[in-house]
Amino acid sequence: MAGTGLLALRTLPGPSWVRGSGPSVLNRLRDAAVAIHGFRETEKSRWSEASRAILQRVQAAAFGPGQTLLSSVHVLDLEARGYIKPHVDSIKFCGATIAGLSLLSPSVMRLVHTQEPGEWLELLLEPGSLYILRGSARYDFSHEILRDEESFFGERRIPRGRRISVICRSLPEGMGPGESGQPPAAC
Ligand SMILES: O=C(O)CCC(=O)C(=O)O
Ligand SMILES: [Fe+2]
Repeated sequence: MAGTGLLALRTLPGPSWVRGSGPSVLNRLRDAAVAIHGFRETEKSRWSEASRAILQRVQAAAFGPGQTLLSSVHVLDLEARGYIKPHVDSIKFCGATIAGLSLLSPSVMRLVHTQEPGEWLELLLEPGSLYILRGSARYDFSHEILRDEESFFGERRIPRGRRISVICRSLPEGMGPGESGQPPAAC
């Protein structure tokens, strides 16, 4: 995403941040009660024009023309000591594609096959990079962001600082955009 003017990714006033350690109120996006440590997060649907241009590039790169996106974009701010434990995003609330733009600190995302734990891979998420989870990576592998003490990419130490991710998700098949904002009563 070089040359996209990422510094322009500024948000307009909107919903307030949810801050915490442990399960998040945005956990409807993830299966199980996923522990995230040292974070704040929010969902945003209003962006500046410059930010919208960046998000449109992300969406053009990651999503097919037939895919509808969740109406809000998820912004997750992990402090230097923050981390995300392994999980698979909820199939009830999130469709076939998850695309995340990483900002500020580099980090390592580990994917582990949910049935074959010996099958795993790690992604080095450089600031300004975009990862796309779809197909088997989306459904058959858990993903996590390693804590600073475990943050290695192969032999290479990747010291963790504050990291912000901007995550776009498609809607589950058959769910209309109007239904995307509210979790069903069961959740
Ligand atoms: O920060 C990221 O890039 C991933 C966040 C994540 O896995 C989630 O919110 O479910
Ligand atoms: Fe996730």
